[in-house]
Amino acid sequence: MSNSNFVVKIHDALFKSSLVRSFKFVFAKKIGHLEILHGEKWVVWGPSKTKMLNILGNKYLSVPSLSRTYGKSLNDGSANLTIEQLEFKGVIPTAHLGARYEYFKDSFDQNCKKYILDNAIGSNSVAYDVKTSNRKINMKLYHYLVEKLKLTELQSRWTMGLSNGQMRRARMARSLLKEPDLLLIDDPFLGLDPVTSDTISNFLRDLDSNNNNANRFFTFTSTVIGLRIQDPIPTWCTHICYVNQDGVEFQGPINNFKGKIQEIKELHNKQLLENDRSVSFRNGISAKDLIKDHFYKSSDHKKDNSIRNVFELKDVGIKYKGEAVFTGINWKVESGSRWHLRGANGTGKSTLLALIMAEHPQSWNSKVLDNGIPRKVGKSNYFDINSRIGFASPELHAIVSKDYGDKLTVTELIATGLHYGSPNNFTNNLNKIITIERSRIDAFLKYFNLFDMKDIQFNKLSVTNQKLVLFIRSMIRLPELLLLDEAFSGMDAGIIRICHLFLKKHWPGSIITISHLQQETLDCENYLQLIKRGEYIIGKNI
Ligand SMILES: Nc1ncnc2c1ncn2[C@@H]1O[C@H](COP(=O)(O)OP(=O)(O)OP(=O)(O)O)[C@@H](O)[C@H]1O
Repeated sequence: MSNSNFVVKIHDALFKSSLVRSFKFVFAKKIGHLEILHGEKWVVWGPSKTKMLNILGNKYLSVPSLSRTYGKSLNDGSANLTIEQLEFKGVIPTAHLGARYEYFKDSFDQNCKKYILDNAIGSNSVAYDVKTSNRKINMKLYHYLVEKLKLTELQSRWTMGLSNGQMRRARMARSLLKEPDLLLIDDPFLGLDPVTSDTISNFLRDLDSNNNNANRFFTFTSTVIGLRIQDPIPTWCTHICYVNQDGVEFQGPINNFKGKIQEIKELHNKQLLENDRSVSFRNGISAKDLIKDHFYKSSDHKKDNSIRNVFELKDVGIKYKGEAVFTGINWKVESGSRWHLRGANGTGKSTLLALIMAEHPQSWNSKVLDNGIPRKVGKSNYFDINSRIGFASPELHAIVSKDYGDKLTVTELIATGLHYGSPNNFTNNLNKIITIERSRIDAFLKYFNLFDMKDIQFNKLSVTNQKLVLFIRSMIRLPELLLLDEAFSGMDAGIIRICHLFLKKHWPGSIITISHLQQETLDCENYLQLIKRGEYIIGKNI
């Protein structure tokens, strides 16, 4: 049965990224029949959700060619249906990690309003528009989006300076301003604090309500979100499409599948618990062997019984143009301690990590002590500070995907983590590393089930595996301090569990982790919660 009110229709279709014969189909199994109608709200759920969103978003070729068709736009009834597809794999890629915090902006930077309007042509490095495109912009809609997505106060901010959560909201506004007929968002709640997550969920729920209103000033129709098995499915989703490695397993009105959804969740939780048993020994590799050369395991360190602070902050603050992000922070991180750095989007968590890594211009300050030694220009240097630190974050992920992910294989990328003192250095050094380091890389790859993919280019991996590679890269020097900024967001639950158990049971070093979702948060004894400006709490998790 078919409906003329459809946005996209798929019938007996296979998909490919190229028509070249040797290219495999995206899913081995044909998609029988799937139809998304205007106004419906779908969740694409399961391990292959991203591939399915790409199919809906016209990123793959359909075989036969007419097995996927798009309907008419509700905007003007024309055949030019507009699709906007958003994925939050990373933030805006910058030239290097510290670029966000620099006073002299990257040449591509622009303010948040200009970014959302997205109609300037030419250079973004000047404050005025060289030329604007003739795309008609619905300013009433602009104001609606800015208010609903809580961007009002951020309009004049430089885009590059926006926090992850702020940037995600800005990207959503930019897409919606184009009044798409089909909005596809992969992991819409990734990296959002609980309050912002609710705001976005309610916003997506209400996207259509405006259409029933006599004063309607925009037309959006269908929304499709991609979620992992562990994510709660919003109650406003009207339809579900469950996709596993082979393809679509079931799809249709969500109420028809309540039992199946529950069954899949229960099986998934059972499989997670099975991982717990294998954490000490996986694929022939013992977890203890992976970290045996860590400094904290050495006799030198064991002899020195005095507990050292990996770093300490004494009354530290960061300000932009006189406006404080945070002030008066006093914080000691002892060797081997684990910290969850908490706080709503924009409270300064990433900025605090940038300060520890000396990426922030305001971090050259004797109120910051590394291993008890006050940091001073001329006395401390960036490379020595970072030689003790391992780091993974969405910014780093964005830089790698854009500039190195097509050039470096998994092994090569992990090896770049062995460069002395710079998380930013991605020069291929595989030929220069010593045998013991090479064996360590192989052992990590085996332990984390990536050995078969060791020679594949980074960008060819799934998001989960890309994150896993960056996580291994952060540990490969066996650093004293691991900074894991949303390092597990977007990963499948099974892999997160293995990483967490490894850290919890075996990693000897200090850890500071940032994450908003409970299932992505490593169990830590301590937390530092940023509230706003001068307010923060340090406490113990019971
Ligand atoms: N160059 C800058 N100028 C002005 N404000 C800035 C600049 N860089 C960052 N900010 C602001 O500093 C605040 C802290 O940003 P930060 O990225 O540290 O937040 P966060 O707590 O990590 O947020 P999220 O949870 O969204 O990742 C934000 O409000 C951000 O907009």
